[in-house]
Amino acid sequence: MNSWLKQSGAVGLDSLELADFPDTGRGVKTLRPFKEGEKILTIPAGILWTVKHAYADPLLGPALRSAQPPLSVEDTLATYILFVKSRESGYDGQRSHVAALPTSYSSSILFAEDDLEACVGTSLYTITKQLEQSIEDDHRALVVRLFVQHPDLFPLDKFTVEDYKWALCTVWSRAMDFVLADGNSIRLLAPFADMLNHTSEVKQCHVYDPSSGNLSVLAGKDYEAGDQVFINYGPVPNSRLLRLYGFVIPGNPNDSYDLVLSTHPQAPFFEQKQKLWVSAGLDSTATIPLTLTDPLPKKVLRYLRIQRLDASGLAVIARQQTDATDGKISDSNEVEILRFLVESFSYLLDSFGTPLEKLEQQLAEGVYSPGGNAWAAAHVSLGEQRVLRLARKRAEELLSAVESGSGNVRNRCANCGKGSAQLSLCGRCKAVAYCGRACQVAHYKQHKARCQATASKSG
Ligand SMILES: C[S@@+](CC[C@H](N)C(=O)[O-])C[C@H]1O[C@@H](n2cnc3c(N)ncnc32)[C@H](O)[C@@H]1O
Repeated sequence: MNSWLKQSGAVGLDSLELADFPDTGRGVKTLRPFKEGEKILTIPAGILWTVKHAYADPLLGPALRSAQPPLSVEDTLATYILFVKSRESGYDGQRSHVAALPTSYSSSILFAEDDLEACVGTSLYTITKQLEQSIEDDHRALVVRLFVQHPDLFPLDKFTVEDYKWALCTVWSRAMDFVLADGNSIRLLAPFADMLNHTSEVKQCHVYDPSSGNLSVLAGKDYEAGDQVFINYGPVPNSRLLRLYGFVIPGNPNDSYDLVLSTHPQAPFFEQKQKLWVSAGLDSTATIPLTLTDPLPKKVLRYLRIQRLDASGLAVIARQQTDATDGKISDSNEVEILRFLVESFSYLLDSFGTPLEKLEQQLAEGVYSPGGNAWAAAHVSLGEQRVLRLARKRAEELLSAVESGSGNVRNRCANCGKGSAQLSLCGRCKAVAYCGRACQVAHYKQHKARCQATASKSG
């Protein structure tokens, strides 16, 4: 591969070599010192794997153009790589790159069910299951739309669903994405630069020059000869790292939980609410990342404040400015959304296969073999549970602040909101009251998790 790279105009290879490192596996070692900011490597435009190059290929291009609708960027790159891999002659340089790629990956989509079990309840588990299905479907569609149409270019025994998964994992774990000044983006694979491992100790130091089309890597810090050179893949949570790159960072500060909020279009006042969501930078279905540093983002509260508005609330909002939902709309609306959040977070936490403390204990006791698939999946579960615990704590704090500021909630029915002299407290947690048995029964499903948590806290 190196002689092809040099002949094609790559710069910097004489100071670098591939080497194995204990924590990251194969990576790039520098043979001389570099100062932070110095250019280490340039891979010229002509040998990058891009959609444009796939379409410019004299054999592959016409076939790609015949596929309607056109392939996605990901499928184009995956097909391009498999196409080159399948060639028995020609494409020597590119084939030398493909030959240097890993033969197998450890993305969660390739996990055995037993390994994936360690992250039941996480977004990774759900997305991995969905992906397993959609990859099969996408592959079937590619066979029909493209592969069987050009059997001379795409021999089916080299374009199996297993080959397709391998090619997707190659793209996910090695492609670089850049947003250009015109707002468009480019996804590319750069031979040799794709051997650089990730660390959060450097800032982003891989650069795409739109005028030359070259990809360069700068030193993200000072290096001594013999050091591993790193780039930064971005502030990626473990769930994404494991799905796309097949590794995790224990105690990853970027861990997050993607909270999905949605409302049925037939819900009351949907159209009016839709307008309010849009003016708040949201939509009727919103996926909002909860993070360790911001476990309960304002957007979550804004979404729910709007979702729970009744006719009178909507009338009030209509008279106010557009950012009216940025703060509390009314005590009852705020209490309702915060209770919903506390209960929802408890419900989500209950759906994790192994609770946080037990998982921490299992990891400390070495139940999962370190570095293995189940171990990595367990770390994803830890991260998401930590975020959800923080989010629930924040919602509980906000709830008690509103409740203490708005009078005793035990003076109002937790289900219908009516104040009445004849309320009876929930016999178990004694934290909420009901105007009658019907309201208590109706509210039970929503109240159950909080009831258990409150009752166990008060002993
Ligand atoms: C762009 S490639 C880097 C080269 C790769 N190590 C190889 O041998 O081909 C990305 C892959 O490297 C590995 N990797 C990168 N950074 C890592 C890290 N900090 N810890 C563990 N593995 C890492 C993961 O397998 C990831 O999917």
